[in-house]
Amino acid sequence: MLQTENLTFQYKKNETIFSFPNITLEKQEDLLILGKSGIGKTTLLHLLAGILKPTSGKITINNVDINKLKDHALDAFRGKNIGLVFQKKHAIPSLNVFDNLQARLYFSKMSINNNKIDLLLQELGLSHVKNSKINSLSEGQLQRLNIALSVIHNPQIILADEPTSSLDDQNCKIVIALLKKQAQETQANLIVITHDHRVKSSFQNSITL
Ligand SMILES: Nc1ncnc2c1ncn2[C@@H]1O[C@H](COP(=O)(O)OP(=O)(O)OP(=O)(O)O)[C@@H](O)[C@H]1O
Repeated sequence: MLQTENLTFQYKKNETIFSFPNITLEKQEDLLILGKSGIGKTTLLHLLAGILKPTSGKITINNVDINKLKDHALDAFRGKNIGLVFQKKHAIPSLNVFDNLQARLYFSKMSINNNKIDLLLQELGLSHVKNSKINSLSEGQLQRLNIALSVIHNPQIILADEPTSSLDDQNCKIVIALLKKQAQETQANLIVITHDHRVKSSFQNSITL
């Protein structure tokens, strides 16, 4: 469960103060965040992930006030409970696809389950590149690997920033279906930022900033 109250954020003094609507998501509820470019959608996602600290207001995830956690505890909380699907690359370039997923489980202090990794790679159409190095993957394959890396540890909150932006129609469907399936299986909240019209019909709840 996720709740925000009176959240504001300012990057620097004398710059824009972003003020966000309150969000309450019960277990397994999903949310689409819409709004024009520059309005603060990614900023909100970074606040929810604990990457940025709010200027004022409160974020509660599974009854934990995340901004009361010390840095180390927040890192551990994020590693265990949050899956981030961001546009920047997540993967470790010196490892192949499969080993990246093993490393992700290791860093989340989860038991390494090779069958789960294989199943996820299969669902995302990445089985044939499981032994490939990261720099040999296409943009679309990298995007799907980012998603695999974000959900392999069964996070309670999945935060996705434009997860389908570089995907063709078929892979767009696969990715949204996979994110929703993952969220359903683990009763997680799925929060997605998108400009992609193909995605909107898959979500019941949305807010426009
Ligand atoms: N690290 C930063 N320091 C200062 N300003 C920033 C920083 N990151 C973002 N901003 C500014 O904050 C505003 C909101 O950025 P944000 O990325 O949250 O918008 P967005 O709604 O996600 O936009 P888009 O849809 O284009 O990705 C922008 O004007 C941006 O330039």
